[in-house]
Amino acid sequence: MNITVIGTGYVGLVSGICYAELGHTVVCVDKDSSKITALRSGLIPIYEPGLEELSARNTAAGRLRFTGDLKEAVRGTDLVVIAVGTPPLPSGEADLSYIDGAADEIADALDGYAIVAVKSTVPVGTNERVRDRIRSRTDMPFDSVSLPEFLREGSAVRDTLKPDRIVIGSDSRAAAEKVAQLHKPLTDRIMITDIRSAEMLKYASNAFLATKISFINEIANICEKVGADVTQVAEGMGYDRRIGPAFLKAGIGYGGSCFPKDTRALIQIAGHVEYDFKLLSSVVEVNRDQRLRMVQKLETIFGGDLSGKTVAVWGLAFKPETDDVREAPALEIMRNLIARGVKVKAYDPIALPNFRGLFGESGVVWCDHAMEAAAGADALCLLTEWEEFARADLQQLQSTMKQPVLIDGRNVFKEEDLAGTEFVYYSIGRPSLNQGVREEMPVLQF
Ligand SMILES: NC(=O)c1ccc[n+]([C@@H]2O[C@H](COP(=O)([O-])OP(=O)(O)OC[C@H]3O[C@@H](n4cnc5c(N)ncnc54)[C@H](O)[C@@H]3O)[C@@H](O)[C@H]2O)c1
Ligand SMILES: O=c1ccn([C@@H]2O[C@H](COP(=O)(O)OP(=O)(O)O[C@H]3O[C@H](CO)[C@@H](O)[C@H](O)[C@H]3O)[C@@H](O)[C@H]2O)c(=O)[nH]1
Repeated sequence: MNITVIGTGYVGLVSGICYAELGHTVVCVDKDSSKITALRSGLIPIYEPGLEELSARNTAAGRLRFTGDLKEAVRGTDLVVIAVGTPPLPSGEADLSYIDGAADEIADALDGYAIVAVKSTVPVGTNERVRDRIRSRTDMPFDSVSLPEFLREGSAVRDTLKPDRIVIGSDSRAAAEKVAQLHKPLTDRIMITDIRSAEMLKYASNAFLATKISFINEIANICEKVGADVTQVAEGMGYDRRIGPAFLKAGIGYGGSCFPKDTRALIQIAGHVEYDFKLLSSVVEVNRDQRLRMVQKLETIFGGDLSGKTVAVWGLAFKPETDDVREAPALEIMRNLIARGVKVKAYDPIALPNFRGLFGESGVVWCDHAMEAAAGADALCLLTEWEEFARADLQQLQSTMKQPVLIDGRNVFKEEDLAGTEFVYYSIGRPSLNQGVREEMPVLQF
């Protein structure tokens, strides 16, 4: 099949390269010329394990190329995949201007029948809007397909080559079948739905996963007050097959380019049909508060006043194995610390340049090594569970810090790791591990 992918962000790049890996001829298009220049010289603009090798192999085999010329890329193609961004507007609604722009350009470029599939996460009704837009500009025949994407950053290649399911929403059985054939080598679990259900299913999946996270974070907050351990609670819950163990890791809340944006967009989608999605509004609120609990923990330790303190931050990416910092919890936590007069020293193994670009200078000391950030600090906040941090020498860490205060926002360390250290240690929902500042467990009233 000849495939044209519009947009070389995470979704466009990973799916384009993976379609080439399946033996198809793929052209990836982006209007950001710096990305195309980088891609043409073999550089992958995102940090995604395994992607560079895959891209190099398929480019060398002549199955994959990159261009800024959408018209040329669409000419003679069988399938056009739209994978442009749908970032949030200030209202929380998805900004569809990139989708509209791509639809118009595709319409003007079509020179024969093609299937137009939308992989971007879009509100219900958007595929119909794309279809109408294209139809209003061209007489060329085409079919519309909603093809929601479920990959996770950091494991995007694996998720794409071994997906849990493929969802295809279309009102053309023939087009749906062609797209199903394309994905057959990846999985047997291919579901064909109507267009609106496919669009809704994507938001519902992200909203449900975000709900699991906010749920376990609230359980963690209660665990801290009643003297229970959330990791044991989550493990025991996860053995129940109806619940499952995934997405029950308590921490500082979810971030990234999808959950924060898509939960807010779904609340707006519901609002447009006069439905108040109360549960999801609470999920969003809990997530916002969860980030700030890091700052509150520091305030508890330092008696309320943080001004003049030096706090080291380990981990800036919204999760490990990515350099993506969109909606990373570290952004809000660091802004709060700085507003309280804290001097912040920050380190991340991969995401620091991106984070620095987004955060601005703001008096942060950016560090090249984890121990350099910790040197002389009154406290250390661990915000991303990079493997490097789990392997850190806590004795060395203690000796390099001014005060051994460790707030573990991702529950990376275990009791045995802390043995023999003098850390004032707080994590999330594990009060029995708290060291240094002993809090009396409340007498429980019945
Ligand atoms: N990032 C993820 O992990 C992920 C996973 C599943 C779904 N999604 C969804 O997929 C969509 C894309 O997300 P992303 O993170 O890959 O996006 P991104 O913002 O990282 O990249 C989008 C790219 O599209 C390009 N673009 C925009 N308009 C264009 C046009 N008319 N022609 C050519 N290029 C154009 C931009 O220059 C940019 O490089 C979003 O709707 C997102 O919600 C993202
Ligand atoms: O138990 C958990 C699991 C995740 N997280 C946090 O949740 C966020 C999102 O994590 P993850 O889902 O692994 O990353 P994404 O790459 O954002 O992927 C999500 O968003 C994508 C974009 O829509 C979807 O395609 C994926 O299916 C969906 O998992 C991160 O901040 C994680 O730290 C937790 O706090 N606890």
